[in-house]
Amino acid sequence: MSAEIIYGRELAEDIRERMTKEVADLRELGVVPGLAVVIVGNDPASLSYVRGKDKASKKVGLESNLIELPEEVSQEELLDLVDRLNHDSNVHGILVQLPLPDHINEDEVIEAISPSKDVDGFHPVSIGRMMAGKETFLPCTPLGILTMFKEKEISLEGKHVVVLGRSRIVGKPIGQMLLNENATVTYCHSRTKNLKDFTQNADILIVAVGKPGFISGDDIKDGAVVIDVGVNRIEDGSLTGDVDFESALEKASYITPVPRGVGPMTITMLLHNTIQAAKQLNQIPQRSS
Ligand SMILES: NC(=O)C1=CN([C@@H]2O[C@H](COP(=O)(O)OP(=O)(O)OC[C@H]3O[C@@H](n4cnc5c(N)ncnc54)[C@H](OP(=O)(O)O)[C@@H]3O)[C@@H](O)[C@H]2O)C=CC1
Ligand SMILES: Nc1nc(=O)c2c([nH]1)NC[C@@H]1CN(c3ccc(C(=O)N[C@@H](CCC(=O)O)C(=O)O)cc3)C=[N+]21
Repeated sequence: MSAEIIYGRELAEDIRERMTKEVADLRELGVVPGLAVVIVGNDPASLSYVRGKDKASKKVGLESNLIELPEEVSQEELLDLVDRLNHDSNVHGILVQLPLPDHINEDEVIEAISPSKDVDGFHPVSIGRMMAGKETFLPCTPLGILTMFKEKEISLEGKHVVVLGRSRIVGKPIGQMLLNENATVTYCHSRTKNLKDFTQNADILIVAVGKPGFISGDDIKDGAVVIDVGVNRIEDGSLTGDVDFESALEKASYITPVPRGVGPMTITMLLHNTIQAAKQLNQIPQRSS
């Protein structure tokens, strides 16, 4: 068997095309959805991601403001900036790129963001609402994965989902969101023993570890759905996921590639959340689609 490849990038392009029209309609009403992306320091990978977000935002007609701060910025300065963005009526979404330098208290910065502008869905209020299954901003990578499942009509109810990784950005929220969809969820992490026993029993395997080739065909069950979240730059300068694509392709029923898989969906969901935030802050009714 050879898996069907889920090209997130193609789905992302379709969704962004619809968004472009929606943003044009909002602009007619005098509402220009605005996103502020804050990056501290000059890590090349992080800079490349935030530039990708900035470019994609502008392409669908959002007003995107990329704020680059030096590595040495103080906690106070960063909190002051967040406060200014919270009060700026042209800004509807605020994203502070993670990780932040060691001298910055990441939790304090995230908690300073107004929940009404929390387009990353990392604020404790957003997380609490997500856990309760209430409407809220959902974290972009998990929301992108969920959107791929819906598009491919991959059913989640009663499925055994195994999540590798428990980060704030990916692992923890995707597990909770799939639990909300009635999946049976197992979390694995660096202290998990006998990892293969879990991965080989997964109907759906979500890999967000950050290690190239961490999972191969031997680790998965025949017909499993494999979602590769990892984005790793290797020596030759190319990008690769956490899954050995060729061997997994032979056993899986569906698989996402890297690049052009989950990554472009993440960015698209950020744009989606920003448009929703702009509508909510301007009391414009939500569309059903
Ligand atoms: N495509 C996209 O849109 C996105 C891609 N990414 C990519 O996803 C990958 C993961 O990033 P992120 O979610 O931020 O995770 P982190 O890098 O913050 O954490 C990695 C997770 O993997 C776990 N882990 C590490 N080693 C092992 C092991 N040997 N066995 C089992 N689990 C292990 C860690 O466990 P422990 O908690 O015990 O340390 C941790 O929970 C990266 O490659 C990143 O670039 C990230 C965000 C979005
Ligand atoms: N507050 C915060 N929110 C985030 O959402 C966040 C973050 N911090 N820190 C870092 C991670 C990483 N992340 C990616 C998003 C898109 C791609 C992406 O689009 N990747 C393309 C390739 C891009 C390229 O070619 O460089 C792809 O996979 O096809 C990758 C990684 C978001 N993150």
